[in-house]
Amino acid sequence: MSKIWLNEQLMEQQQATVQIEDRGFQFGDGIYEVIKVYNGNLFTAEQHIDRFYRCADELKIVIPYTKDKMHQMIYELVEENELGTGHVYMQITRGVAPRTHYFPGNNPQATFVAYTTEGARPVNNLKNGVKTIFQDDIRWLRCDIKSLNLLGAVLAKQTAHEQGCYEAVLHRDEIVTEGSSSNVFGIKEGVLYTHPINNYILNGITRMVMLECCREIGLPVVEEAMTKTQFKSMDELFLTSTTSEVTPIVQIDEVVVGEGHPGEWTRKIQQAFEAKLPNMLVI
Ligand SMILES: Cc1ncc(COP(=O)(O)O)c(CN[C@@H]2CONC2=O)c1O
Repeated sequence: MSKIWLNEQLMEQQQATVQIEDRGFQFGDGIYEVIKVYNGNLFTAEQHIDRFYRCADELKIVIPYTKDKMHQMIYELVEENELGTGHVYMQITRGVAPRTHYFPGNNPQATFVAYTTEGARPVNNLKNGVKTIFQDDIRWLRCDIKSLNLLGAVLAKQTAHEQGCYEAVLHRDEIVTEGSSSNVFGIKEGVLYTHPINNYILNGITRMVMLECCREIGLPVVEEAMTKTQFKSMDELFLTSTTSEVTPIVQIDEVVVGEGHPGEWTRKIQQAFEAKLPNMLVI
């Protein structure tokens, strides 16, 4: 059985208990990260841990470990569970206190949980692309914080799932922001477009790595939001996330993208991205 971290205790998952007045459980008062592991190697762990601490600061949640200790705990978990390829899920909440909306006065110890999940790379999606639908972006206005408050994303993703689609592409008043759990990108006449970094989207780690790939392959980037109409008229579309890597989008609502299969630039980005993965066999 694989182990999990509950605070500073490494234990069997079935031994772990969460208090009913944990503020993560009652308010979603916490943050999370998902870190990919390839062949036992953490990928971009530093960047994920940096974002974890930044988001905790934004919410005034005190993480009781240094970044180095956090990295060591995540590394130890991967080793203990002999994780090959998959991911680490980690979260921290404001801790346990009698239920009040305002922060508990006694500064309870934050509740930290981390566990691993085995999972192969999404090779079929990477190769063939995925279908997506538009959905209103009904989330709060601090989407730059990777909060446990995910209902807006959950409802959008559920609608996509019910329609046999992989992702919901969110928009506010016709301006495309991001996917329910991904960043989205369009390529038109050899230029890549994507929503700029601000409070309306999460600054994805995969987005950062992918933009480095664009620089390497000479693809110009314009960080400018697309309208829904522009998004539908792109030559190529794709999304990025820790678990999705660089996944082509071949359909948005009823519109088939390009010729209905992943585009040339997307393939070049995938190849450049894959070259960065720790000792991976190229698929
Ligand atoms: C709203 C949102 N935007 C963008 C991203 C992409 O960010 P990363 O490139 O840093 O992953 C995510 C990732 N969500 C994680 C990734 O996998 N599963 C999740 O819930 C996300 O939830």
